[in-house]
Amino acid sequence: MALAAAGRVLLQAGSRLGRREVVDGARRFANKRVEVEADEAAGIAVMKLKNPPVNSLSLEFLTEFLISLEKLENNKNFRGVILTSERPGVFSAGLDLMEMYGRNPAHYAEYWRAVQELWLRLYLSNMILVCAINGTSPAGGCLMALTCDHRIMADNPKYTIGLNESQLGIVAPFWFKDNFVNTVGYRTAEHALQLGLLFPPAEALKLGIVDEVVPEDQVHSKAQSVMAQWMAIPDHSRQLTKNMMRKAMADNLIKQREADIQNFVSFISRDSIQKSLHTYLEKLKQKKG
Ligand SMILES: CCCCCCCCCC/C=C/CC(=O)SCCNC(=O)CCNC(=O)[C@H](O)C(C)(C)COP(=O)(O)OP(=O)(O)OC[C@H]1O[C@@H](n2cnc3c(N)ncnc32)[C@H](O)[C@@H]1OP(=O)(O)O
Repeated sequence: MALAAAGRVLLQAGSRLGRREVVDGARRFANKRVEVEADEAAGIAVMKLKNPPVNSLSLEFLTEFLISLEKLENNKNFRGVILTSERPGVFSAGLDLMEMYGRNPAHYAEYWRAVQELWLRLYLSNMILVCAINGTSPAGGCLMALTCDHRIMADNPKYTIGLNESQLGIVAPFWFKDNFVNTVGYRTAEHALQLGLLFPPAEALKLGIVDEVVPEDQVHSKAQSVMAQWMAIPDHSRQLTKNMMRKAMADNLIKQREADIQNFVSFISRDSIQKSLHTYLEKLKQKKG
């Protein structure tokens, strides 16, 4: 119920944005920040993140992404989604720092609800989610990948993935942490989260953050072949199994969703946290100069 209500709010927000859908022969639809190549006959869609320059998860991006995902969820012909970046090199730079810096509490609350919604929708999706990680994927970008059923990363040592929040002076919330612990195990998570480590593909593979590392030009073909394997499993048994594995963790967030929003708002509003974000943003700018 809570999920459905939040979804409606996002859909309303989406229509307020007034984006015109572009339909190309019923096989492709796009809003400004997400491109969907939908092969209805095959039951597979490729969702490309397209929020330049670095696919940060801004409120507008989250809204558009959730609307696109809901369209696919509502069409029973779609059984699988491949998530990838339209801009190879960066899968996603994670949460948009500008949504968490210098805004007011109401904005922080609205933003955090949308971040929660993204995680819940992806984590509990009945569809098969395969992540084709064709670039760097820190923090919220890594979290998106962690919600998927299978992760394939491009073998480029320049790319990294992980939860680096502590390096920014912020803390990965409990549900980021739980998702990570369930993927890599407690000790690895404890170590990596405290240090805010980002891992190149080979290390990410060793730790189980990703399931496969393949040459960069094969990420998409690999994602398609993995998808074909998963599609061969009957939906009902796969979905019931997925739900059995994931429901408890998602319920844990659902039951304390409002408290989690309040925690986020009071944490992110602190002067000391705003100062840390300011310093980090300055560092990102200086890197350029
Ligand atoms: C106990 C209490 C518990 C309370 C719970 C509270 C919990 C709070 C937790 C909040 C969780 C946050 C999770 C996150 O996702 S935080 C975001 C983490 N992301 C990063 O650290 C990535 C930062 N970016 C980079 O490292 C690089 O940009 C890149 C992704 C490696 C790409 O490098 P590239 O050289 O291609 O590009 P630039 O660095 O030049 O960036 C281009 C412009 O984009 C801006 N940028 C980059 N990342 C972000 C971002 N995440 N949000 C907003 N904007 C971003 C960058 O500043 C450049 O802008 P400019 O052109 O205007 O200078």
